[in-house]
Amino acid sequence: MMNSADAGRGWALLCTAFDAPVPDALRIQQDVLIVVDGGGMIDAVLERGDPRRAALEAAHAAAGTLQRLPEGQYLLPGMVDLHVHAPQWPQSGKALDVPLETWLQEYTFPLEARYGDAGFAASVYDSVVRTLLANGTTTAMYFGTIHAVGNQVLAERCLALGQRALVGKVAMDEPSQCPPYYKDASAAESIAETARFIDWLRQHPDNAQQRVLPVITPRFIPSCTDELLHGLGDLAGRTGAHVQTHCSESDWAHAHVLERQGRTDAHALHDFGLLTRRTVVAHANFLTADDVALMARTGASVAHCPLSNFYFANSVFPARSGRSQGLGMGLATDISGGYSPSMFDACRHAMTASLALHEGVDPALGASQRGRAGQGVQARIDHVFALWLATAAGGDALDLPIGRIEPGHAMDALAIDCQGPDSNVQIWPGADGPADILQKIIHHATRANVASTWVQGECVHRRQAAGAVGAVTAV
Ligand SMILES: Nc1nc2[nH]cnc2c(=O)[nH]1
Repeated sequence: MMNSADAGRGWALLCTAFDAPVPDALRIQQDVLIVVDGGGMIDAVLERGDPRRAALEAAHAAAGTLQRLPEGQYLLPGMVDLHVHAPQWPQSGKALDVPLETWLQEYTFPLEARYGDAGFAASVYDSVVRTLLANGTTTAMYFGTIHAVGNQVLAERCLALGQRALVGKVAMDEPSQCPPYYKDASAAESIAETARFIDWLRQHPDNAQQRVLPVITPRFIPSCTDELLHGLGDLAGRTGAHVQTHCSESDWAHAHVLERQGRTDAHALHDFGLLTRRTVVAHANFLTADDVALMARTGASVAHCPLSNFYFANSVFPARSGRSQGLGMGLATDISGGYSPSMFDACRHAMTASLALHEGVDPALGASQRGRAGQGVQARIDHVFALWLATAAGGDALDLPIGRIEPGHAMDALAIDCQGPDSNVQIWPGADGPADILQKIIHHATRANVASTWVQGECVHRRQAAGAVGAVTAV
């Protein structure tokens, strides 16, 4: 338990903090002292009237470990991006004009095949990790590629730059779906390489805190043989490692699995031993009611990818109804099926997608047929639900103590500066109260507003001062 003697270790922060510990409930902790212990965990969040506060504040001030967010800055929990394809970063923002199956074969597999080259991997992975940190993403769940060397580079970049991450060696061996130049040699080899990667990362000398965790990563059922899926399920049981995959994403992917397996993705994954409390399945738009109940029972979660769902998923993930049925979930960018590295953009896309699902979109249909509202079903989510999805829900999905500003959680957080020179967030004194400020942050914040990012109490990103803009010169 904390006492003032702890001021010699750790640090403390004076600030106003926003978080959403549960959906639809905004918590505003105004003018609090956040006490962070030497291990980077939040030890206490003390309000003004708390009798312990004065002594701790004074002790940290005396020790030089007291910080204060400047006027106009607010603390949020760090963003948790539950689904990122790190190797697809070079194609982010292009090649989105074809369906999923064509996009995979024509663009994505040729790009991912290059990550046996450590130099290429280092240049891309350094860029993607830095970009996500600068956008306020403190935890990312990454798909790597099939290559040992590339996956090691990605994990080591996360360790060196301080991002909390989960990194998976992609497993894919089904000859009819994987091109010969980008495919594991065999199911046995793929399972053995996944096991090697888990051991290597868990024992990495720079990973004593286990800030970077290994993930068992069958790409999706269409690209894996049953032998591989069985083997990876066994490995999940033996190692307790996290699992990630794609599930019932599009009409094509959903139908392909139904035809091949004679059961839905979720049931097949469960039968292979791949649906665990530490499983995150991306998309999951076409879950049946039975699938949702199964996932809720196992404690597996969905990575909601609202932007890429518009391109590839033929539908919108019904987050609100999933939540009401006890389905775990979080939010994701799905780079590069989604083009934006910003989880603030993902929040906005999640809200917009929910409006489309709620109201419907086709004006040729009558209001009662157009959307879920016409059937009396609530599908809409707001900015508080979106903040919960992007933070606390992601932490719960990963079974990690992150995503809330409260004791017992890691100090994974970001400072949002509403007064920066390039800010789209505009606060009007006298007109905007704290809840309005948070609403404006969720609707407007960009990378320009992310002043500082902390992971496990350590500052891992500080915004650069705005550089001089090159002047236009006469020629
Ligand atoms: N969005 C998306 N869906 C997939 N299904 C299988 N692989 C992928 C991928 O890389 N991105």
